[in-house]
Amino acid sequence: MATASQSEVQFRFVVAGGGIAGVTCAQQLASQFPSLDIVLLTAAPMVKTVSNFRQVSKTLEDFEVEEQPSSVLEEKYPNLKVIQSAVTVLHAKQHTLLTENGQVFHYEKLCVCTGARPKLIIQDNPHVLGIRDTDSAQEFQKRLSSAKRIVVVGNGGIALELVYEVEGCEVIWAVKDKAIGNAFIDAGAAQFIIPSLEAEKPKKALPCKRTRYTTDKDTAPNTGSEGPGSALGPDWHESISLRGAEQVSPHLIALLEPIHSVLLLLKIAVFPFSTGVWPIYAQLSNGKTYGCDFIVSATGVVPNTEPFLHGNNFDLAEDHGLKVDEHMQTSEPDVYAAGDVCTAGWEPSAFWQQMRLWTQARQMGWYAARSMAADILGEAIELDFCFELFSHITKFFNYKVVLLGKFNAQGLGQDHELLVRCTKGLEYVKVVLRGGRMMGAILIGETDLEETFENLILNQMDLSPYGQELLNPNIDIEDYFD
Ligand SMILES: Cc1cc2nc3c(=O)[nH]c(=O)nc-3n(C[C@H](O)[C@H](O)[C@H](O)COP(=O)(O)OP(=O)(O)OC[C@H]3O[C@@H](n4cnc5c(N)ncnc54)[C@H](O)[C@@H]3O)c2cc1C
Ligand SMILES: NC(=O)C1=CN([C@@H]2O[C@H](COP(=O)(O)OP(=O)(O)OC[C@H]3O[C@@H](n4cnc5c(N)ncnc54)[C@H](OP(=O)(O)O)[C@@H]3O)[C@@H](O)[C@H]2O)C=CC1
Repeated sequence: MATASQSEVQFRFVVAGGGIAGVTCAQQLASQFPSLDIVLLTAAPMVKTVSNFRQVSKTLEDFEVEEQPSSVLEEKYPNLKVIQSAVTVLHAKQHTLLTENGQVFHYEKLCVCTGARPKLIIQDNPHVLGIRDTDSAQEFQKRLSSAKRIVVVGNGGIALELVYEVEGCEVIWAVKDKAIGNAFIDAGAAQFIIPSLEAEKPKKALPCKRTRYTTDKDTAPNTGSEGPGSALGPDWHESISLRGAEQVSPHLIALLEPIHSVLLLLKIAVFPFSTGVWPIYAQLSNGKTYGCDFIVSATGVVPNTEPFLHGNNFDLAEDHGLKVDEHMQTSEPDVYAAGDVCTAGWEPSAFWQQMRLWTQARQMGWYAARSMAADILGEAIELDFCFELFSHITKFFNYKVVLLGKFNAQGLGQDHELLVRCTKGLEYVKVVLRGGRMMGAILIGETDLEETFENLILNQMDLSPYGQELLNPNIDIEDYFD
């Protein structure tokens, strides 16, 4: 590091954002260049670290995530300096960044990993909440504890988790699609998991290979002003109580809750000022108006790009993400981006699509660091293998869910056929085929099929001779294709 002036410091590598993408990128750079100082600028006092990483199969990953004070990272990587101060301005041409505390950083290579924030249906309304980081989850928990009815809008990951996890409170679930969970599963899978909403929840979670999330907020240094934190992730709700105000005796709770209603939503109009007994009312396209304590807007995310745009020339994607090429490079020289803030702008493999997920944030952060290093060292680098096949392991309604490739026949139009095997309450297996070759799959329950199906998608074997037998439960498909 060389000091250029009293308040301007110079680094070869600067990473902005202390979530999974930024931390992974900074760690990789710090390991690869032990003699260089790497700086990680972040808005929040806590950073996200990956631990116990395990490559389950060629593309499926398993790891734990911890939210920790930045000092933990600095102890592990002596050449990594974490500075808690949000980036406020970027001058890409001059290769300089300005942070909230007035410091100017000159970089040779920058990686922007500033994540995303909830895309709320209504901005700046105290009764419309988004859930993103530890603080917003705690605010949600606090408000829920005295709530009798909430409206959840959206049909993706957060909504799927909330309608299942919330207890002691009536939940009106407003979706604009014909089936629940459209961002992750199909209508058949939705039918399969819906009975779990009414069923009594198991006391103990089903065993499931997936990412664990822990937070250690109590150990965070108290720095006063806290910027936006990193996104929550798997199991974020397990460490907090998601119980509403109806704290009655257990058998009464069973009778009262959860009265989950799924409504088709084409339009939502919210009356910002209460005229009745509820603080807010949501008018849905079924013509009915529902009063509630608050609305959770679980309606996707918007990339956090603002501090970087003014005065620069970034190509932005339709979803407002920083467009990156196959080296995670943006349209501004020497500026890379990874994780939720970016949008993949390269021609993707036939079995991969971007979804703003924890696993992709880690993969992109790691690969961006590799690309930055390759550029400095004058080496060639090819798109990493992890971008060959989309794979995601998660849990919905307490079922293990594995999504592979074009699991919802994304982009295949009519040119595909589906094979489905379903055993009520046990498993749901759907395979997407095109021209007899596997393009994607949804596996719900303990199917143990993920590795075999991953191979069948990657090797594009002609499966037409097997027809329906492919999903015959009496055939040990794993042995068959190994
Ligand atoms: C409730 C919830 C549940 C989820 N569950 C899952 C799941 O089960 N599985 C899964 O794969 N994914 C899940 N996700 C998605 C996953 O958490 C995100 O895709 C992932 O964490 C994105 O990582 P990131 O590093 O790109 O961004 P973030 O984690 O958002 O980190 C961004 C970082 O940038 C910092 N920052 C912001 N602005 C600035 C600035 N101007 N200057 C400096 N720093 C800045 C922030 O402080 C933060 O540290 C979930 C998300 C939510 C909200
Ligand atoms: N287990 C997991 O893997 C989890 C992952 N996540 C991730 O966290 C992030 C945030 O989650 P979430 O907010 O649920 O986002 P998602 O992108 O998962 O889902 C957003 C949902 O909201 C719908 N929607 C968007 N705009 C509106 C609107 N105006 N009115 C009604 N519905 C609307 C979308 O429908 P349409 O697509 O038709 O626009 C979609 O169904 C995502 O990146 C998600 O992938 C979150 C929780 C769990």
